[in-house]
Amino acid sequence: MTHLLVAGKLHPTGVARLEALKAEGVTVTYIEEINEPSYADHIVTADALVVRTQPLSAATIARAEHLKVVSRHGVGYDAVDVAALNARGIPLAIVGDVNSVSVAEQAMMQLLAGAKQAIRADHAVRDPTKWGWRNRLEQREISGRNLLIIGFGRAGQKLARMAVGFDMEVRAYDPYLQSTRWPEGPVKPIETLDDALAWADCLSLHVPRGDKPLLDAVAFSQMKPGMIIANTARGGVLCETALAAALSDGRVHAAGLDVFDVEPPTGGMVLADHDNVILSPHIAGLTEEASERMALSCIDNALAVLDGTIDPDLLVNKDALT
Ligand SMILES: NC(=O)C1=CN([C@@H]2O[C@H](COP(=O)(O)OP(=O)(O)OC[C@H]3O[C@@H](n4cnc5c(N)ncnc54)[C@H](O)[C@@H]3O)[C@@H](O)[C@H]2O)C=CC1
Ligand SMILES: O=C(O)C(=O)COP(=O)(O)O
Repeated sequence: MTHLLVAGKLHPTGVARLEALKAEGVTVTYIEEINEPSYADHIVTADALVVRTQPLSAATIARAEHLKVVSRHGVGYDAVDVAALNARGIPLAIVGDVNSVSVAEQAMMQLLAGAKQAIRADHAVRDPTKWGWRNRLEQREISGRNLLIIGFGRAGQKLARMAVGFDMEVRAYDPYLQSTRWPEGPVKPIETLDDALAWADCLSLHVPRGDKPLLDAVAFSQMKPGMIIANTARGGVLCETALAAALSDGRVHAAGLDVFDVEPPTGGMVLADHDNVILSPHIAGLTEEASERMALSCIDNALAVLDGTIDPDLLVNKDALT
């Protein structure tokens, strides 16, 4: 009998799907509040594992003797030890294009909040002594400004369409997107990150997390003064310390961050004191609509790998299937 282990909270529609699977004879273990040790016991007998963004280490994978598929509730998989899965020939599935609209909307909100100084404006009403800030907020229009999208995949392309609608000038930096797959439309590529940073008034990050920050102290020094930054990608994509310094010296006018180097961020988070930064707890992809789609998709993908009907484009490590 198939054992499906779901490690992390799902939308109620996904939970209902799990109940239906149980009725069909699938053994389902659903662990809502997850930390790695608590599910490690169940993983020993699991055939399929659904994970949120918690780490999935080589040590845990080694205990999963029967594991035939890992299915991500989401698209980023930096927390999964893919090399350990590859060594065992275990496919890793992602949900594909089901949360990118939500992410792009969150990025658009961050850019607008930065331009309009939303947090300071909010403070200026909640604290009556600050009402006079209304004449000093340095808020701006985004219309006509240059928006650089770093990473022109699902979310980056959705944001581009929204930003064009706001009359922004949009260009994208994505050296890994083949020119034959570059989408038709007004958004042209910028070949180097140096040129891109010198051109942009605003930027939004939509890349996977790499080994080191793409936006480090050098990158911040290449930006025009007054930059607005949106990050819904992953915390490690930008250096938080360098961002804090750039906010203090005015090179960066405002920022929006949904993701952090360490999650949850520690009490001493360097950005906590900046009221020109809008923060959210890694929720860009967690709207009601996207949560429902992700819950169904990650369950479907796990089962589709087991019965051999998975769309190969949803596999991070296609070779694992062969
Ligand atoms: N905050 C949240 O709730 C969510 C965060 N994410 C994050 O956003 C990232 C992007 O998501 P999608 O657009 O769906 O992924 P995607 O895979 O469709 O697009 C990523 C793009 O980044 C490009 N890229 C990779 N490395 C790059 C680099 N060093 N410089 C420039 N471009 C680079 C790739 O060629 C690709 O076109 C995910 O990897 C994930 O980490 C995704 C969904 C929800
Ligand atoms: O899609 C992603 O990469 C996300 O960050 C969302 O993942 P989660 O819903 O937390 O498993």
